[in-house]
Amino acid sequence: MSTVEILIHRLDAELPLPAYAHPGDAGADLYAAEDVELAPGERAVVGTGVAIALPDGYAAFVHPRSGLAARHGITMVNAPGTVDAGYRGEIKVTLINTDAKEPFRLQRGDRVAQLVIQRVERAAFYEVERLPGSMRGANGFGSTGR
Ligand SMILES: O=c1ccn([C@H]2C[C@H](O)[C@@H](COP(=O)(O)OP(=O)(O)OP(=O)(O)O)O2)c(=O)[nH]1
Ligand SMILES: [Mg+2]
Repeated sequence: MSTVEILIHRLDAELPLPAYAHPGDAGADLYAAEDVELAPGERAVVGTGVAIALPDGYAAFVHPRSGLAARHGITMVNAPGTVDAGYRGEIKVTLINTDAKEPFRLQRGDRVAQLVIQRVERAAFYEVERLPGSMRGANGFGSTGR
């Protein structure tokens, strides 16, 4: 797997830098900068204590962690969150507790989400009167059945 060097600034010196749990992992875990308690159905924007400067042609995507999702129903409202190359603010996570009954308590220092760094293309949009045909056409939204 190739690596790209990314400048990172810690807004919270006590939190670890984002880290990959295993070699080959796509997502580097992000740490929660604050304690949060989420009632069932409640959401919150949680800081991660880090800001980055991505090279041009890259974006970072904030993804939920499957363990929090499977065990506690914790996911992200806007998953995956998009971090633009020009963004210099703190990376934040929009958590939501989808569990019907159980509140969830997140503690400062817990791994709250994961950051996936990807190359991205910029599009030049060419407006046309008619798009080229395709096998799928306009079918979608379950058109192939269950
Ligand atoms: O999960 C996320 C999503 C976004 N961001 C930051 C980085 C991103 O570059 C910026 C703007 O995000 P986005 O473009 O998704 O939000 P918007 O509602 O379109 O805001 P804006 O008008 O500032 O672009 O917010 C995060 O920290 N976490
Ligand atoms: Mg935007």
